[in-house]
Amino acid sequence: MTTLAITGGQVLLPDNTVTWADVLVDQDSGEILEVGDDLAGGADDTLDASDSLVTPGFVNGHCHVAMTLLRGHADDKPLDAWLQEDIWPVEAELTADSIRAGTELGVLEMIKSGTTSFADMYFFVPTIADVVDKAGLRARLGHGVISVGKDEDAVHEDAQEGLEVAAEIDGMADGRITSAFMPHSLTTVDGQYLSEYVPEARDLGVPVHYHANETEDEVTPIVENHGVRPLAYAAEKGMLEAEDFFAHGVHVDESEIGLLAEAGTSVIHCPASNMKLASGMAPIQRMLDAGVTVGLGTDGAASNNDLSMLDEARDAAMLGKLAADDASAVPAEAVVTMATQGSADAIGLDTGRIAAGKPADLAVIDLEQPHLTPRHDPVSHLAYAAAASDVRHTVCDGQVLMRDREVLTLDEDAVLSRATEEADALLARADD
Ligand SMILES: CSC[C@H]1O[C@@H](n2cnc3c(O)ncnc32)[C@H](O)[C@@H]1O
Ligand SMILES: [Zn+2]
Repeated sequence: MTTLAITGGQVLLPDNTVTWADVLVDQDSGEILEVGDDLAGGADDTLDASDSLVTPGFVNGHCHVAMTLLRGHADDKPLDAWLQEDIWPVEAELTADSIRAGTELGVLEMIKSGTTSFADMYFFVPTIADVVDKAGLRARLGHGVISVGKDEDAVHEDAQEGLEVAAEIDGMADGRITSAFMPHSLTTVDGQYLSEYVPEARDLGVPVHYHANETEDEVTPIVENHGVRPLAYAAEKGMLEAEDFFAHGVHVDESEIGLLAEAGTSVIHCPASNMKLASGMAPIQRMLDAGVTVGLGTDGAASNNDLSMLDEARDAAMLGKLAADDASAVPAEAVVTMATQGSADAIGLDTGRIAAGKPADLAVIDLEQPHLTPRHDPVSHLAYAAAASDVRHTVCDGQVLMRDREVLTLDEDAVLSRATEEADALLARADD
């Protein structure tokens, strides 16, 4: 057995208490062996965690990772105009090379900000899977299916690709990659296709992931055309199972929160994207009170504009208080839970908790910083004050992906220059 000991730090436990302990990892199985005192002796490798907090690796529950190429391309517009005028015309010019470069850039940013797993909906998914495999991360990936603007044959082809890709990549990278069927949203995929293909996803045994209740403009047509609110419509289409998860859930009423709690379907809250696109404020405290599983996601880098889960946690706490008009709503513990266990549970991973037998997906945060001094409450610091650049080490599946801020699985300079080159070429093609 090859072991790794993370030593001398404080450790964030699943109940959000913090204890001084070492963490011993079996690098062959990728699991945590023990959390306890003096575990360094005899370990094959060590990571220093003195003056640091060992946390579960963050779990980004909803992303479009290759959209890093579009970061800063189209800011300051609402969702519909942003997608139709700026994003979709450029995405029509994406190639496998641009996806590879954008994904490398995104996963580099994730590793540097302590994220060890994510869920992603996009195009050229086998290429994304290959990058995730090489970078050493864990991910649930799917091909985004859209029917608007397509003829019937093209939609069937798109949905088939969604199913085939899900079957092809599930279990890749020694199980670090899993999949889902990912219809884009309840308004951009016509109901006839949802009725046809969601049961096929069930037969395949993969969850369904989609965008829902993001803007008021998305709710109205569903109510007008189907006579029910979007999540009742999702239930009719078989998309509200316990393993399913959707992004946003901004405009949900009490009846829909009740449906979610009953069904066990999870919501991925994306506060930065919701603020930037002025989509609205999700009633997160009400969902938590009802027992809904809530995770956190960054959404793509073009609507955020970064992939830091520490930023997202802070945004979630701030926006949650404003939405509830209550400073005690969505407290520090809640957003730390959402960024770790909540997202992991939502996207169907066994990560997000530091305990013996759990996957060794970890981040080590340097607390020896002016903005993290004094250390009254490490959980408060995680939620409100820590930044991506405070992450010292990142470990996924027992492997060290970043040691003392040096990423070991990617060539950082090469990734930045390839991404710049591919982003410029992509925008030039779209301009032609
Ligand atoms: C079909 S692949 C995914 C698709 O989703 C687009 N997208 C990015 N951010 C959002 C968002 O907040 N709501 C809806 N759709 C979004 C992305 O650009 C891809 O086209
Ligand atoms: Zn999205």
